[in-house]
Amino acid sequence: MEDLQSFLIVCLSCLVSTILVRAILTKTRTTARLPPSPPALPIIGHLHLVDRLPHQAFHKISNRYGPLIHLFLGSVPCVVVSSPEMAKEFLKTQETSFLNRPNRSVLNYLSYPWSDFVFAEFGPYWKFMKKLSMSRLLGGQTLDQLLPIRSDELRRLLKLILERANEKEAVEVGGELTKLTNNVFSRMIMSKRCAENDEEGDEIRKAVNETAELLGKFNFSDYIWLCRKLDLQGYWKKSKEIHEKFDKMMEKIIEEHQEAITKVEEKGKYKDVLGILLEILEDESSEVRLTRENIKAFVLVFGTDQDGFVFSVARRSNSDILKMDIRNGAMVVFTKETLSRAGGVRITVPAGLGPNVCARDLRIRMPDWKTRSEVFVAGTDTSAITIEWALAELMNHPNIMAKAREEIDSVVGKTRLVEESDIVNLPYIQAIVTETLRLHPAAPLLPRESSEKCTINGYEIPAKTQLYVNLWAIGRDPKHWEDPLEFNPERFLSEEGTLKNQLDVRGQNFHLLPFGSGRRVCPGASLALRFVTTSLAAMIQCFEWKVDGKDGPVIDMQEGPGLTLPRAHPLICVPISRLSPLPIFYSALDHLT
Ligand code: HEM
Repeated sequence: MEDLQSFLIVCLSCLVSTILVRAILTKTRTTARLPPSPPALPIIGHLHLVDRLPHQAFHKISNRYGPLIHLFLGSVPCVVVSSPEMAKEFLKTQETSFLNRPNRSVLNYLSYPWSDFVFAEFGPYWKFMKKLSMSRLLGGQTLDQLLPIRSDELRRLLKLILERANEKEAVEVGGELTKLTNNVFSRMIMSKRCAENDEEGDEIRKAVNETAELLGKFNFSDYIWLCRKLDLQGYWKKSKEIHEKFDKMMEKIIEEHQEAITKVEEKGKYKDVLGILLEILEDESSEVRLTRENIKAFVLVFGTDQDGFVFSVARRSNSDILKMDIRNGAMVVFTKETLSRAGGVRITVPAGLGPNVCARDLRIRMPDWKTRSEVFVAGTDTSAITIEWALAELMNHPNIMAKAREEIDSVVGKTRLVEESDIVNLPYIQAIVTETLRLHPAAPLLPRESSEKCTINGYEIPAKTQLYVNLWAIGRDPKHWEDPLEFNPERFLSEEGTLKNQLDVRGQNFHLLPFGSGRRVCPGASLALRFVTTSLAAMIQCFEWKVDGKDGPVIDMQEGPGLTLPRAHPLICVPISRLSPLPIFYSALDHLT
C-alpha cells in the first residue's frame, strides 16, 4: 500500500512538474515569439539574402514567410512589413513605439542639422523642426509665395530642352531634372541657383546622387559588430568628400553675400535669410554671436523664412531648459541635452548669474554644427526620380501619353504653358503621378526603429528593432491591386473621369503610402505633388519624346541601388517640339538668359 502511495506521489509530482515546465516554456515562447524568419548564418545573419536592391530582396523573402518577417542584418535585428494591414498596425495602432529612425554611421560624417531632422530621434528637437517645416518651410503659404521660382526654373528647363530639340540632340532626362530640382530647392532656401553652369550642376547632381546611394547602402560598419570601427567599403571617406563639396558650395554663396554687404551700392541685394544672418554675424551688439559654421547650418535648416528670424535664448530658473524664440510665431522649448545631442551645442552659464539670465550672458557655442542639406536629398532626388519614372512609363505606353496630352490640350490649350493652378483640372495627369508613385515609390523602404518593446499580431518586437515598411511591395500587393504590375492610371479614376477618393497618398490609405504615414509623414508631400505634376505636364505638353527616333515600348525599367529608387539606366531621349511655332516659349522664355 505504501509502495502504491509512493508510486502515485512520484507520478503526480512528475505530472505537476511536466505541466509546470510546459507552462513556463509555453509562456516564454509566447512572450519571446518573434515573427517568422528564414535560417540565418553566423555573424552575417540574413545579410547574404539582401542584395543591392533590398526592397526586392525583402519582397522575395516575404512571399515565402509572410507579410511580417524578422531578420538579422548582421547583428542588427529588424522586421520587414509588406502588407497594408501590417503597415497599419505598425504605423497607426502602435505608432508611438515606432517614431524613431535607424541610425546610419555615414551620418556622422555627413552629419548636419538637417540630417538630424530626417533621422532625428523623436523628441523636442524633431518636433521643432517638423513644426517649422510644416508651417514655414513647406507650408501652403510659403509654397504659394515661392511659386514664381518653380515656374521660372521649369521654363529654363523647357528652354534648354527646346534648344536640344532644335539641334535634334538627345537629353539625359534624369540629369536635367535633378538640376531643375536642385535649383528650385536651392533658390527656395537661399535665393540662389546652385547650378549656374553645367559643370557645377553635374558636380552637385553627383553629390546628391552619391549621398542618396550612400544612405541606402548596407554598410558593414552598421551591421557587423566586428566591423563597427572599420570603414571597409570606404563609405565614411566618401561621406566626408561629399560633405566637403556641399560645404564649398555654401562657402561660395556666403562670400557673395558678404561682398554685397560690404558694398554700399549692393546693400540690401540679398533679402534672404542668409543676408540677415550675415548682418547678425557682423553686429557686435547682437544678442547671440554667430560663427560662420552656425550660419551655414541655419541657412540650410531655416532657409525660407523670408522675413528673417531673430532668436533669443533664455535660461529658466532651476532648470536647464532653453527657449528659442523665432520671430512671427513659434516659441520652442529645448532641453540642453536635446540641443547637445542634436547639434553639438555647448552652453555655459557664467558663475554667479541669476535665474533670469539673458541670452547675451550665456556663452553659446555650436562648434560641431556643420552644413549639409539633407533637403537636397529628401526633396530633389525623390522629385526628379518620380518625374523620370513617369516619363519612362508614358513612353512605354503611347496610348496613355496621348490621353494625357489630350487632357492638357483641352484644359490648358496650346497658347500658354500649363501652370500649378491647372492641376486640379487635370485628373488624368494626377492619376498618372499617383500610379507612378505606386509602382516606383521614390523611397521604397520606409525606415523606422522601435523605441520600446511591443507586441504586434501576437509577435514580440523588442526595443531597438529596425522596421522597414516595404512601400514598393505594398504598392504591388495583388490582394489590393488588380493587375498590380500594369501601369494603369485609370484605376484611380471613376467612369466619369474624376478622381476616386482612394487617391489620397498622404498616409490615410495603407495600401498606397509613397509619402509614409502618421507623425513622421513626409513634410514635402504637397510641394512634391505640385511640382512633379506640373513639371511632367509641361514636359508632355511641349514635347514628344523618342528614343533613337523610334516609338514603342523600348524603355528598360530596371531599378538601380540607393536609398531612393533610381533607374538602373539613365533615360536618354530626343525631344521633338510639339507646338509650332511655340508661342508659349516666345512669350514666356524670352526674358531668360
Ligand atoms: C516624390 C517625392 C517624395 C517622396 C516619394 C517622399 C517620400 C518620403 C517618405 C516615404 C518619407 C518617410 C515618411 C515616414 O517615415 O512615414 C519621407 C520623409 C521626409 N521627406 Fe519626403 N518625399 C518626397 C519629397 C520630399 C520633398 C520635396 C521634401 C522637402 C523639400 C521632403 C522632405 C522630407 C523630410 C524632411 C522627411 C523626414 C520627415 C521626418 O522624419 O519627420 N520630401 N519622404
